[in-house]
Amino acid sequence: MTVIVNGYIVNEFNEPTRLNIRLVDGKISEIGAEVKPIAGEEVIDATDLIVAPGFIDVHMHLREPGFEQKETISSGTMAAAHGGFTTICAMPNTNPVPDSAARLEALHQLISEDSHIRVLPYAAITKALDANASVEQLVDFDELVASDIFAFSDDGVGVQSAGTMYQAMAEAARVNKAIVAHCEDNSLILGGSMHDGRRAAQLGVKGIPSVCESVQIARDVLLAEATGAHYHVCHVSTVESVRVIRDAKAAGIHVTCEVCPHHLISDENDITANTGNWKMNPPLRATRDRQALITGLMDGTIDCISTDHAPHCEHEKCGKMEDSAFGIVGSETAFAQLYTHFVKTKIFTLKQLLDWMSQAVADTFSLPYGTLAVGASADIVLIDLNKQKTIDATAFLSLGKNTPYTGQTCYGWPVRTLYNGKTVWQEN
Ligand SMILES: NC(=O)N[C@@H](CC(=O)O)C(=O)O
Ligand SMILES: [Zn+2]
Ligand SMILES: [Zn+2]
Repeated sequence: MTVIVNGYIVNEFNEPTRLNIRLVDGKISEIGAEVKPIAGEEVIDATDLIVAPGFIDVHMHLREPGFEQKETISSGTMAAAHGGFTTICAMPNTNPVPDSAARLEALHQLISEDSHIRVLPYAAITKALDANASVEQLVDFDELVASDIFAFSDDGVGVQSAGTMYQAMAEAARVNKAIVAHCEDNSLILGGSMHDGRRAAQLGVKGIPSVCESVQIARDVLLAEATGAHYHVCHVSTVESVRVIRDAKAAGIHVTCEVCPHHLISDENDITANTGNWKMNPPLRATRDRQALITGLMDGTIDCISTDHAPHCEHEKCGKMEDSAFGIVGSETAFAQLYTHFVKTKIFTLKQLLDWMSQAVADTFSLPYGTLAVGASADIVLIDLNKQKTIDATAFLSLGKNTPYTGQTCYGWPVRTLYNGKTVWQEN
């Protein structure tokens, strides 16, 4: 048994309330000011700390199997725990791709051996993540849904054919799982490495227009309407995408979406130079796009926050954007960056930010996590809102050091993460 004492829980009115929490057998058993330590019990002193539900990240790249030089299940889940996450969903762009029951079984085995927190794997939509897949190349939805998967995604590539996506959504609706879509029309990438805007013009880098993302979302919300599928959009980045999703929600279509920290805190104007660590997909877009993402989150068009933690090796990110891989790491800095940019500045409340990283994620996908309710899994993060630290990629637990944010000073750092009632990471 463990009891967490003297910490502050942020209630529904955004008021920090001092409450103690008892954890028994990996679950929250009691919560309240009257809960007092019992002789022999482990006592965690959370004086001056916020006690919050462990964060949930529905968009993380663990890279194993196949790309263990970039990240492993062990290193990636330690990085997530360092960032306060206790549940993460692993994207399927690995080698092999999890596109059959046998591969899912092998993946679950690796996860059970190596992960430090809860890992819910995605299954692919198309065999071998083939952007140009025909209907015949869709995975076997019945077989995979029996393999304990989180949802279906081809993250890394967009499903190019409307017919293939239509059939995929019909199948996903039938087996009652979400389609989680990376939206990118390959005929609109135009060889670009960053957003097609003023900064790309200044740097002389080819641009990816916003319609590359938004036209596919517009197509897909209509397919979701036609099939009744739960359609979730990955890493929304443009003002038009937000508008299409807002309209689709108003029309009663079951569409949800996520936004990543980097698209909320940065835009093309923050790109200091043509260097690989500023390259990610979708790219940092214009200021008006970033503002639309903030508005969309606040008005409920955007449901939750995910990191799209995408580790790469140094040699894949050290050149110019044109020569580098897409993607940046994010698990270890997400909360502190968002807290510093949006809560300290009073744009978001602390309660909103915590929710968008836990309860709202759980609600979007009907997961039983992300709450401090009695009976819930004891997944908890302790956060020191006053702790000030400068981002230093060399201190990351992730094997990926590819962040453009080294040197930024942030407040609000997780100091201890408990998963199933056990401490999995602690600031020393
Ligand atoms: N976001 C990225 O820029 N890269 C991701 C793929 C993806 O999320 O689309 C990756 O796997 O590296
Ligand atoms: Zn993606
Ligand atoms: Zn991704």
